[in-house]
Amino acid sequence: MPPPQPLLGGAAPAPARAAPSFLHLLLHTRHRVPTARAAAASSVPASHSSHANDALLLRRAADVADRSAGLTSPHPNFGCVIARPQPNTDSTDSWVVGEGFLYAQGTPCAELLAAQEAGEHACGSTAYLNLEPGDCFGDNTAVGSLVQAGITRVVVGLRHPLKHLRGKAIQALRSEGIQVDVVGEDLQSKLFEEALKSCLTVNAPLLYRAAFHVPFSVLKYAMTADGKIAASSGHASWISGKASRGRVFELRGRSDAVIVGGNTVRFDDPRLTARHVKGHVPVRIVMSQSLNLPDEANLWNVNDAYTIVATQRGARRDFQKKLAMKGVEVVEFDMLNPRNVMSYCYDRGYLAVLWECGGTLAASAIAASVIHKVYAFWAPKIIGGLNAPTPVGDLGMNQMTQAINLIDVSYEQIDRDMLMSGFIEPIPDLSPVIPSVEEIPSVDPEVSPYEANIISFYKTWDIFGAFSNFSPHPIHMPDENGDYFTWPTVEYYYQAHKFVGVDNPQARDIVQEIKLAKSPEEAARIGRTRQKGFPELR
Ligand SMILES: NC(=O)C1=CN([C@@H]2O[C@H](COP(=O)(O)OP(=O)(O)OC[C@H]3O[C@@H](n4cnc5c(N)ncnc54)[C@H](OP(=O)(O)O)[C@@H]3O)[C@@H](O)[C@H]2O)C=CC1
Ligand SMILES: Nc1c(N[C@@H]2O[C@H](COP(=O)(O)O)[C@@H](O)[C@H]2O)[nH]c(=O)[nH]c1=O
Repeated sequence: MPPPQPLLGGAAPAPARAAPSFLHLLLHTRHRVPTARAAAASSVPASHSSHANDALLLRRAADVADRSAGLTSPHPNFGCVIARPQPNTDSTDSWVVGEGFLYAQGTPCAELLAAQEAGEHACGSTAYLNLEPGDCFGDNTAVGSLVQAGITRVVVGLRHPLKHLRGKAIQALRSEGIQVDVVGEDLQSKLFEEALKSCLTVNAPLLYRAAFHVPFSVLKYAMTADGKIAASSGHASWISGKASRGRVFELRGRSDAVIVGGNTVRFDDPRLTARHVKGHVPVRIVMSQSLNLPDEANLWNVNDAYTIVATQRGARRDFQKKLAMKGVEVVEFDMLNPRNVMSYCYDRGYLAVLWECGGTLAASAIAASVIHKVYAFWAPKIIGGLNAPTPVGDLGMNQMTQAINLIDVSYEQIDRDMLMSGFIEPIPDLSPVIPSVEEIPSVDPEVSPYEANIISFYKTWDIFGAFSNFSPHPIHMPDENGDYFTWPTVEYYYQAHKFVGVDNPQARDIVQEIKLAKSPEEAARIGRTRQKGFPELR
């Protein structure tokens, strides 16, 4: 166990912005009526420094949770920080004795990892959680780990966004005699604004998906100092520097899919992989109405990553067949547009989508209101060119007063480039998905926060379908030989394991068949039909 690290004390810096933000909207709609618990808590005023300390540690839990981004999808990003007062001092600053984040689906939860790292120091300490734990495996490990470790207080940033889990872990902890303070309910102070914002941001894709039934969409582009994304010829490599492009790999690694338009394929022949970073590789999606795409392209190499071409129904069927022969999935739409493609991505269970298209498709996506956040890399270069492409094509606006505002803007220098990121206004009010206890009946009359309702998410297009076995998220789990294998979805793993350990040579062949199935639905079909031939499996 490493020696405890000192945590920098003092109040968190005041937020450097004036406009009402994402967070303000949330706070103002979410906590209109103070809860009974909050009223009781506020009668015993906590000191400014203890609030500042809590806020700082909660923010740290969100930062720790961020390390699981791209690895846990479609599960939330969870982080846990365990801290206690510094020994033998009067200081109000805390010592961090353990930290953990959910590394991937099926691995030990953040709370268990943090408690293990803290060891005996966990006893009597406070645990900071960016999000109320869920209970994916029905074994209550998160709550159990904190209880067993002797944690006496838990600070929670957000209640769980999913109805059937909301409030469950909080109640379980309280019933074990642990003091649980939920930000905005038991802890109300301006000092928590930045911490709560971090907790929201680290799970923005899940919150958006649960609230609006669309994947969280980010538009990213690299432009010159004179606002061009390519030369007039269409040549664009490279505008931003190496370090910025490394950040793009990171953004890809956090996304379930990366989208480009037909022209970007024709001009750039991109790969759209998350190179240089380990972990999740997103699906590549090309939107092309004409399907007038090259016969050979990097995106058609599906050994790098899976590729889907979204096109207009009936477009170049001969070319569709060629793509299918290469392993590229072609999906026909009656009306190919960003909104329909986003509904489709939602149905496939995607949480986060990165748009890396040119200005033509970017304008369509913005006009269709499917973009939620923008990442603009700005490089100190001038290329000129009256017709050189710009990041966003025509939006039909002719007055600057019509401009779309970015809010909650951040600026970061990356080597010689500048990265500006911000949310597109209006930021939706997320309160319906994360209401406080008193608000729950008005949002969802049939659900009490302390009663688990059974929810159904069999297919990826069902509500909460991102959690289904069919959701296109691979898992790394043992195969029939006990070797770790990447199963394309949980359904593959589940069906194959019906036959693992069955004393019949045919069973091994069926496992191979399931591994090679083209879709989770096919894996399910094979598993269900073939099990009928095995009396012991019926
Ligand atoms: N610096 C940067 O960050 C980037 C630069 N670029 C550069 O941008 C240039 C290409 O820009 P651009 O032409 O805008 O490319 P896009 O990526 O926006 O591609 C436009 C194409 O998308 C397809 N599309 C499908 N549905 C729609 C829809 N509803 N609305 C609009 N388009 C749709 C069409 O393909 P089809 O014609 O096949 O039917 C259309 O021609 C290149 O020079 C490239 O190098 C591109 C990406 C990022
Ligand atoms: N030119 C340009 C970008 N262009 C984007 O990156 C894609 C190429 O990705 P890949 O083939 O994986 O390297 C390209 O098609 C376009 O979407 N991105 C940037 O960060 N900086 C740049 O200067």
